[in-house]
Amino acid sequence: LTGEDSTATGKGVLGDTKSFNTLVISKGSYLVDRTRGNGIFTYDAKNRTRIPGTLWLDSDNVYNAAYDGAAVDAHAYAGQTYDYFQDVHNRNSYDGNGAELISTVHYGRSYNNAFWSGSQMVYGDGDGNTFVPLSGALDVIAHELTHAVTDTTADLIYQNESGAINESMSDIFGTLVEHHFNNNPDWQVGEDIYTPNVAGDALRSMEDPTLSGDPDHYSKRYTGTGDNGGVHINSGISNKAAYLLANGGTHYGVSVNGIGNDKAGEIYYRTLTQYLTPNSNYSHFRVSTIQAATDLYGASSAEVASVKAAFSAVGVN
Ligand SMILES: CCC(=O)Oc1c(C)cccc1C(=O)O
Ligand SMILES: [Zn+2]
Repeated sequence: LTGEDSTATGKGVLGDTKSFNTLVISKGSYLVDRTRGNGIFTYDAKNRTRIPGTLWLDSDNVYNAAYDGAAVDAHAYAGQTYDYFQDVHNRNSYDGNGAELISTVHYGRSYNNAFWSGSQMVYGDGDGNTFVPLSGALDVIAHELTHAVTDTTADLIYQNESGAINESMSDIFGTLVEHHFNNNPDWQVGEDIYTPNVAGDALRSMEDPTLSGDPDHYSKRYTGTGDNGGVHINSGISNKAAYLLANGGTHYGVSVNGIGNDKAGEIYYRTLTQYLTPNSNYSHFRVSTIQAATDLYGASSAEVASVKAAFSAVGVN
């Protein structure tokens, strides 16, 4: 690719204007950001299901059309998520080695999903009722990119308890990235792109997983075979613990002193990248998180005490 690095502005899925990096050539500009790692590249699937599809080319370097919104957000939010891992955790892209960030938008028809394919991010447009285009939420994009971080570190097997921890790590860092950029931060997941006609709901709640029918205590874990053994269900147990660790609270009679987002993020990042392994279960997750907190803050620290209390509060002892 030869061209000139530039910036453009455009409207995202929710109509908000933002700027991002592009590559200008004679006939327009590509959604290519060469300022981060080995580059961020955003593609158009044109509502088919071949990925990555066509590298996004805009003829006038203005990205305000309705069709452009999903691409604007996928590109800009991938850049923000890159910046979070680089600036906060000194990790250069998801593999620590500047790996290209590839995103495809307009995947399929009315496709109510987003996923990490194993090598790239993929976003559907939603059906307009359950979801609007799924790249429209920063916590969703950071969730997907965290799957890539997990796959290149702990590589947690995507089923049963290791899969629930995999999912929770994506919800945790999705939320921490949303707070880092102060993007209407909360402890819900996907709220900005979920059910546009229903106010106040979310795909999942970390603050209260039972709002989306998910367990907030290990004794209530799902033991069936659906959802790969409940990876998006039993993630609620860890999500609740993370909410308590950062914010504090009393849950089933156990009190947790909150330690804040930044320290919680340091502890979960070290746990994910240094201690968890493909087969880690919730018991190993507790031990690993205590060890990570001990490394960072000391065995008799308030942070270690809060980690122990947070896991105990959700029944992981
Ligand atoms: C918060 C993002 C999220 O959960 O994306 C998914 C959706 C919307 C459907 C199926 C799987 C996923 C996923 O990435 O786990
Ligand atoms: Zn996920």
